[in-house]
Order: sequence, then C-alpha cells, then structure tokens
Amino acid sequence: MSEEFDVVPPEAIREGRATDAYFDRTMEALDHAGKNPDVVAEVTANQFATGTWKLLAGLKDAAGLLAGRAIDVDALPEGQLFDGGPVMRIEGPYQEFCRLETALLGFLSHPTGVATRALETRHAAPDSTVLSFGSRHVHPSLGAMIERSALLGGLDGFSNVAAGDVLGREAGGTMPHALVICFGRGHQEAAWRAFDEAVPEETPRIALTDTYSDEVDEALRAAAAVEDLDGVRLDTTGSRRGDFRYIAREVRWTLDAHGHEDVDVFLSGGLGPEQLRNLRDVADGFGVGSYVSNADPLDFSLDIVEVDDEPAAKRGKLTGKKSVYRTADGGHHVGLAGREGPADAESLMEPLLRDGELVREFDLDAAIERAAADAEAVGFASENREAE
Ligand SMILES: O=P(O)(O)OC[C@H]1O[C@H](OP(=O)(O)OP(=O)(O)O)[C@H](O)[C@@H]1O
Repeated sequence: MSEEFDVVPPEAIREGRATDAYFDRTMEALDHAGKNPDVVAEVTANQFATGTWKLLAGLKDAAGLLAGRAIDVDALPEGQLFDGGPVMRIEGPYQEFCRLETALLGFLSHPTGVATRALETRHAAPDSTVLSFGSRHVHPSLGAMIERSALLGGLDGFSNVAAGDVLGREAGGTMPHALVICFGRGHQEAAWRAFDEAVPEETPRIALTDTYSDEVDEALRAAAAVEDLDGVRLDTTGSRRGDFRYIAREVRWTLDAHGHEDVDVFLSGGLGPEQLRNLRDVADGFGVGSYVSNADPLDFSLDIVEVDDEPAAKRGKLTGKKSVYRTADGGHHVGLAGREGPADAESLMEPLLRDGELVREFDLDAAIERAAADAEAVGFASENREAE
C-alpha cells in the first residue's frame, strides 16, 4: 500500500498535469497542425445577470497557476461581488494556458461557492461572533481553501489548525464532546476544570454544556466550576433539540438569574442563515459548519471569445472581449470592451498578470473589507432578507 494520500500534488497542478485529458489531446492536435492562435478567453458563470450575487474567491491561487505563462490576465478583484458576466479574461497564445483550464476553474469555482455561503451566513447575524467549524466535512487537503473562503465572506474565525498555518492566522474553538466523555458521566466539572487549567491564558474558556444532561443545569454547573468562564456552547443533538431558541433563552435567563450575565452563549450544530436569523438575539455567537463548507462550487466555465482579434465563441456564448461595471446605483453591468459603459459606473476588471508577471498584490484583509463594503453597496443583506 502506498503511504501517500490520494492527493494531487501542488507541483502537478502548477505544471498543468491536473488537467482533463482532452486538453492533452488538444495540445497534441494543435502542435501537429502547427496552430497556436492568439485568443481572448473569459471565465464566466452566468453571461447575464440572474439577480443572485456571488462573492469571487480563489483568485490568489488562480493567479499563482497562471503566472509565468506568456499571457495577460485581467480579473475582478478578490472579494468583489458579481452577478453575471466574466470575472477573468486571459489574452495570449492558446497553448500557453490550454492545459491549465481544469485547475483554473477549480481554483475559482469551489472557493467562490464557499465564500458566497459565508457571506450569506455573515449577513444573517451581523453582530454575532460566527466561526467556521466545517472543515471536518470536506477532504483535508481543502482545509485552507475552506477557511480562507469563510474569512473572505466575513466569518470571524475558523477551527482548522493546519489551515491557520497556511493562512498565517490562528485557529480557534471550544471543546468537543469527546473531552467531556473522557472524564465520564457525572464528572463534567472535571473536564471543564482540566481544560481551564491546561490551555493557554488567552484561550477563551467556553464549556460545552450539552453532553450528558440538561443544558440549563450543565451551564450553571460550568459557571460554578470555572472561575471567569467566558461562555457555554450548546450543540444539542437534533433528536433532543425540541426548540433550540427556547433552550438558548432558558440558558441565558438562568445564567443571568444566577449572576452570570458575563457568560456568553454559543450555539452550533446544523446551523445556517435561516437558523441564525432566528437565534441571533438569544445567543452571542455561532459555530457554522456544513452550511458553509458543503457549498456547491459555482459553475464557472472558460470560453474563447476572440481568435486573432475576431469575435468568436461556441453557439450560446457571447462573443467578444467584455467589460464589467458597478453602476452608481449598485447594479452590475456587462458590455463589450472598448464601448462606452454606463455613466458614473466603475470598471471592475483590473490587471492581474502582464506577460506572465503578477502585477497585483493579494491581501486577505483588504479582500475581506472589499467584500463587506461591496455587499453593502449592492444591498446584499436586504436582498437576502427578501429571499426569506
Ligand atoms: O453541524 P455543522 O454546522 O456542520 O457543524 C460542525 C460541527 O460542529 C459541531 O460539533 P462538535 O464540535 O460539538 O463536535 P463533537 O460532537 O464531535 O464533539 C456540530 O455538532 C457539527 O458536528
């Protein structure tokens, strides 16, 4: 048995080996015919606006893949919302990037799906702490992508430790049921105290209080057992849940009644935007997993739209190099490049590579800020509420 995991290595991705085989055949056929036309190709999910905003993510890795090839690339900035039209444009000899299409689309499609779900989640509870707990649901090689996309969408933190190493940020979390169970039924205090004594001072003391018995009872016991307890987490199993909002309210009420107003209440387990809107006034924070991590990838495709300066495309696709604009009223407009755009509109495509050289810096914090500001500009939150 091989000791290697079944993971395509980064070098294979960079070399263009992580490709659909038909691109290898295409290269052979083009070489055989002595053809390598200058093309313009665009990455697009929907050609026309659909009324559904998406949040562009994955651009840093996409740029890293395309760097070093004799091509010019323009793209929307990472953290930009878009609704129809291209997010990236590649110009150059087709053979320079033919075999990279598969990995390029993957680098953009999956993070964009995850980041968009994170943004929806963020807007469902704008004033709460929301952490990404979902890396357990996906292949471990995707951990950093999941957590980076979750941050881009506005979540406050994440749980995957190795992703933290990749992103240069520290993972966070509370405690699992396994810790409490290791100390045995009836000995929850021992688990909470061991945690308090063992973890670094800066780690928030948040006790999991749903393992063996009633949440209200365990929350009070945790508050009594751990001096300066920061919070309790309820992850009540679905079959025992009844009304999670009532359970959270009762826990909050009882903690307050016993003088523990400063102990926060965190909730987790199967939560998404709908649940967060229902729970945000009775809890201080949430752990959200599958709703974000299990997002469907957005269906991006790469299409040639010009060959040797002439409009071209397969039928059903719009020919010609395009420009993308944010209009003054927060709308998204797509038009042919070189034509006049709407009055007072901001053109969104920016240079990414020039002759293979990276000409843009990637700053995750700046992208997070852009996503938040653009969501505001396009009315993402109110649109989301209308969709309820
Ligand atoms: O339901 P999701 O939104 O995907 O949330 C991710 C996980 O976080 C919670 O687990 P917890 O940390 O309590 O794990 P444990 O039961 O293994 O201790 C929850 O029960 C989920 O398993």
